Amino acid sequence: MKTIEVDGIKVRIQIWDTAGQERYQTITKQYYRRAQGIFLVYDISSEHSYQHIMKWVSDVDEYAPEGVQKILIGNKADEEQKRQVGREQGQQLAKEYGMDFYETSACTNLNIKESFTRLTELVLQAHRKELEGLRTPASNELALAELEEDEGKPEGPENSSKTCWC
Ligand SMILES: Nc1nc2c(ncn2[C@@H]2O[C@H](COP(=O)(O)OP(=O)(O)OP(=O)(O)O)[C@@H](O)[C@H]2O)c(=O)[nH]1
Repeated sequence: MKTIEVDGIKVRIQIWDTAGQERYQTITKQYYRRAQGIFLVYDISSEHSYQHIMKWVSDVDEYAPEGVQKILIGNKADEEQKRQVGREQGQQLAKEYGMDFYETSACTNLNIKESFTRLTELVLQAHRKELEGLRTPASNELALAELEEDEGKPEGPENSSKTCWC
């Protein structure tokens, strides 16, 4: 659990670091089901890990809920001398999948806060849209307040006329 502030709102996020190895795949897939945001992480010093991203994306598409937010991460950006994956390759792949992209380093803290903040922002945005879609014009809250006020009151012209909120 971690609390971060996005647009002045304090958001408590639960973070799961799933195992990368093939033998843990069955367990890993269980985590996808309730995820709202996912980082797909490769290691910039490993071309193999970059190639593996396509497999992760197809797993996420298959097992994660629709509308899950994804960000591509090229980690170990501090390992410049061992770099096997160019920054442009990361950007290109992210573009293909319609994801944001960051190169990060857990060692130097590069873009760690930024990428978590961005993913949280995307999740919040996605859920705001959902909530707005459920809300009727002129606000459900007003309608509910009026129903409560009316409880116990006799039916009369002043009460029965309150059906229009425009
Ligand atoms: N130089 C450098 N090393 C890193 C960075 N992030 C992780 N490491 C090192 O990479 C190794 C693997 O890190 P983990 O956090 O275990 O990686 P993981 O992807 O969770 O591993 P699995 O769950 O086993 O797939 C460790 O030795 C870390 O110290 C980074 O940003 N830079």
